Amino acid sequence: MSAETVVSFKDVDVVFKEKKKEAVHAVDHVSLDVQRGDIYGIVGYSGAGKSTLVRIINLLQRPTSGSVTVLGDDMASLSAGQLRDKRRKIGMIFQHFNLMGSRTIADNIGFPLRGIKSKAEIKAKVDELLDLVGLSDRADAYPAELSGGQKQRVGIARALASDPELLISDEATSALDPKTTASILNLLKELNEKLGLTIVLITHQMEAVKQICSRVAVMDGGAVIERGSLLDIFAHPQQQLTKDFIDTTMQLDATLDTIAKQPAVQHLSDTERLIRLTYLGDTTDQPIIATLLREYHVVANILFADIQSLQDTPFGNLIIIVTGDSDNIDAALKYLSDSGVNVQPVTIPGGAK
Ligand SMILES: Nc1ncnc2c1ncn2[C@@H]1O[C@H](COP(=O)(O)OP(=O)(O)OP(=O)(O)O)[C@@H](O)[C@H]1O
Repeated sequence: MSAETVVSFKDVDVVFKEKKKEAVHAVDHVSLDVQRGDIYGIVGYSGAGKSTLVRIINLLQRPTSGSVTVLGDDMASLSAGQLRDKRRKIGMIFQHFNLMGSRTIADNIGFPLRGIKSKAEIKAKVDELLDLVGLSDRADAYPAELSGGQKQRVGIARALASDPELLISDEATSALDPKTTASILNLLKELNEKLGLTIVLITHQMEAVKQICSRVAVMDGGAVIERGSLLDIFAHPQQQLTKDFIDTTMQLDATLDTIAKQPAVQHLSDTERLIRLTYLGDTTDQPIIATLLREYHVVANILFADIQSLQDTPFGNLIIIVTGDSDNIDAALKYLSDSGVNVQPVTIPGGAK
């Protein structure tokens, strides 16, 4: 483990066994390292084991087997007092904010510091945190008076009260609308850059991962089935589930439905193929479509085009109909592949090949 590793799971297993019920293998032999400064996305559908996995970090959940090391210490080896101190280094934010309704925003934020710091110190820290999350004018309001996005800002400020080195975000944007989600994710990114805060972000929304994460792990059935840098995962997804998650970020299902209705797609001839192209980075600058015509004598008709930005790198998606002789199409698609473009035939359910 390098000095910069903040969290290290080693072959962690969690099995829930309740009387008369079948055992649930909630976390299945997970080994995973989070480095300082990472925003590490853990994505998976409901029940994949994400919450159980992150609860192991602060030992709210003890692993059945395996170990977790946080900021240099094996969590299982800590005394009760050491565990309490360690937990102060780990902030947490949740989907439903978990604020105390009968206390003001300032009191909610300062709550973790009660009994540890003086009143004056707590006030100074709370003011600093309110400023950091953009809520300086709401110190005396109550949670019920705030919007969902504002409540989550309070949750973030409270999580930062004890100057944690790691922030765990458990579906923190899942109850928010897309615009508010984007503003909360921007805030997390800002805190990551400004404070050097390491973040583990668990979510079922690949869109959230796409916006701010540097690394991604995909979980299914308790296991991590794929992992890598954000760019690697988007450029070369291996597992079908990962591909499905990526497709959600461009509403591909809806796009394919629309495309399927087009007469040109419903009646593809033998000289036409429906193809999806994805590419990352510099490939965008190459005159690919023009080269197809000039060098391979095939025509590309673009039905759908989408370019997104992943960590300032363009990520392009095209759906095209390629028309030409079969051999020429094969050669053209090989040229695309060799140029770093990911080429996949598109199947329209009940429709064209
Ligand atoms: N305390 C528990 N006792 C028994 N089974 C549990 C317990 N906690 C979680 N599970 C089971 O473990 C599996 C993983 O749950 P977990 O909450 O970690 O998944 P998740 O990916 O976080 O999903 P969600 O977003 O819905 O919480 C599920 O089958 C769940 O029912």
